[in-house]
Amino acid sequence: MSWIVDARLGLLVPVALIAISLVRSLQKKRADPPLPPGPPQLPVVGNVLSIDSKAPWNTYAAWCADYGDLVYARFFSQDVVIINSEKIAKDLLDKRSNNYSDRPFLPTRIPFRWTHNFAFTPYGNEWRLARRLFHQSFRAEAALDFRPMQLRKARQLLNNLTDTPQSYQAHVTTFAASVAMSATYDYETAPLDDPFVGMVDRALYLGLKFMTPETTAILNAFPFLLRLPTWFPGSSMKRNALVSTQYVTEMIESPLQYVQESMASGTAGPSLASDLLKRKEQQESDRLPEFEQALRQASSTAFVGGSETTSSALLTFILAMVLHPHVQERAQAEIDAVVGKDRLPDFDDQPSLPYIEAILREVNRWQPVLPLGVAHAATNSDVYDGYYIPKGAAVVANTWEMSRNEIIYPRPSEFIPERFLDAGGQLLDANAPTFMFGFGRRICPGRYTAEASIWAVIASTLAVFEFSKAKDAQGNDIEFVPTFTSGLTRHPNPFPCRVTPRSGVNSEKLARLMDPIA
Ligand code: HEM
Repeated sequence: MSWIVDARLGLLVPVALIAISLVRSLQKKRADPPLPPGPPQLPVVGNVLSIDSKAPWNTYAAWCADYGDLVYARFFSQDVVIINSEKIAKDLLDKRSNNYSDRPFLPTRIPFRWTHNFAFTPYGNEWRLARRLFHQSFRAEAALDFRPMQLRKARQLLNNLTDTPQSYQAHVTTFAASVAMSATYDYETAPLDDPFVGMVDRALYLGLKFMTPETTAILNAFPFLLRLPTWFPGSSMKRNALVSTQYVTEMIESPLQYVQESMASGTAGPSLASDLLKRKEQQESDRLPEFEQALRQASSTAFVGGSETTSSALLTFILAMVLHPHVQERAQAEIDAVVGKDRLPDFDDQPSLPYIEAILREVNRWQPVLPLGVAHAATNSDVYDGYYIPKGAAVVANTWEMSRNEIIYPRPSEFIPERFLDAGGQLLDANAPTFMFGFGRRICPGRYTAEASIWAVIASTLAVFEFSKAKDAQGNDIEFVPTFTSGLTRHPNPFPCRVTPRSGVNSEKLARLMDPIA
């Protein structure tokens, strides 16, 4: 809690703890139907203290082993139901989606101006309109229009990797940001220090820091922390909220202004924002305010939702190639056999490259980018399999545990694309993972664009580069144990990696290969 309260505020907390404890002790335990089984709770804090804050999915996995696929926990006053199996996730979040499409209350959403992001908007008409506007550009058929741009960006990535291979992480981040900015605003990002990307980074950094489940649980329990005036000693919360509001406003308005200016000068290409700005002109005046709000939500969520997630998956791909040279060799042999060496793969080749597809699936499964998805919430109380799910409970689909299902994915911690292929090397449909994109009415609406981006990078980079372990001064491989970031999204921390041209590929050849599209 030290990042929220200083020593003086610490005096207020025990008072609040005692008050909550009294209220809790007056509340009756449910007997029939019972809550799902779960770990024993401490007074007031519930299970918060037993969570591994760096990797909560590990705590949930341990609870799953002890209590089963549906677990009940409590973080302060927040009921939490953790779903550890895909079947239960589908039963509740897909089949009963009218009851499980809300989001848990986020105390920082309004003060930090995270109302712009419809991923956190409560279920209702406001969310529905923003999602509908978003969907029109990112649904499966519409997302096909992004593909030439995605290939072009993947080829820019090849150039960047050729010039400064050691900056592979920055290049991958630039690729993901650049696809998102192009699809949303038809804006070409600068390879380094792009002003709009900087605005998003600033807003995201501050916002996500205060949107973690732990902070949320504390603020839900002690909402007064958000109301303390800025002059109150130790109150950083309100000041951070003001700065966040300023950053978020800048992040939303500046790119929209860019699109408006491009439209006025006749230089705007197709994009989500230009399409919505045109449609705004046709709205009745009484609907204009809600359309304006949805337009801002749809466009800013596209960038925020699309860049960090995609770059995380791509870093996992590079890590997998460095650690598994035999997978890389098999993929390159497939590309050489199907595409040849005189051109780069494009989306027409996709159906003929099952091993590349299997790598894409395994990247998504092996290290899920959102190990706990984004929590849903129960609109009303419900009963499932004899267990009571309280109204307002946060419902967490434990994607991590689903990715570790040994029956569907034997040896789950290993990277084995072959698990998705039959004996003849053709793709199996039965075990294709989809859980990493979430469930029900909230399922990731950017998934078609995300998968196309990841495919474009896998196929393009493997056609011309080799990823391998970096060498030390003596020319020996630098061995390492991969580590990962933690938070809402997760990706590998920087690791020593060498990106070298495949034999027969030099800069002239690369320039020739890229010519038709560049
Ligand atoms: C590897 C890439 C990606 C992964 C793993 C991923 C995963 C997810 C997950 C797990 C959710 C929450 C679903 C739920 O609540 O059940 C989500 C929501 C969302 N994603 Fe993605 N995503 C990815 C890429 C993208 C991209 C590229 C975009 C935009 C173009 C995007 C836009 C969104 C939006 C707008 C939501 C909020 C949906 C809502 O609340 O209605 N995502 N994503």
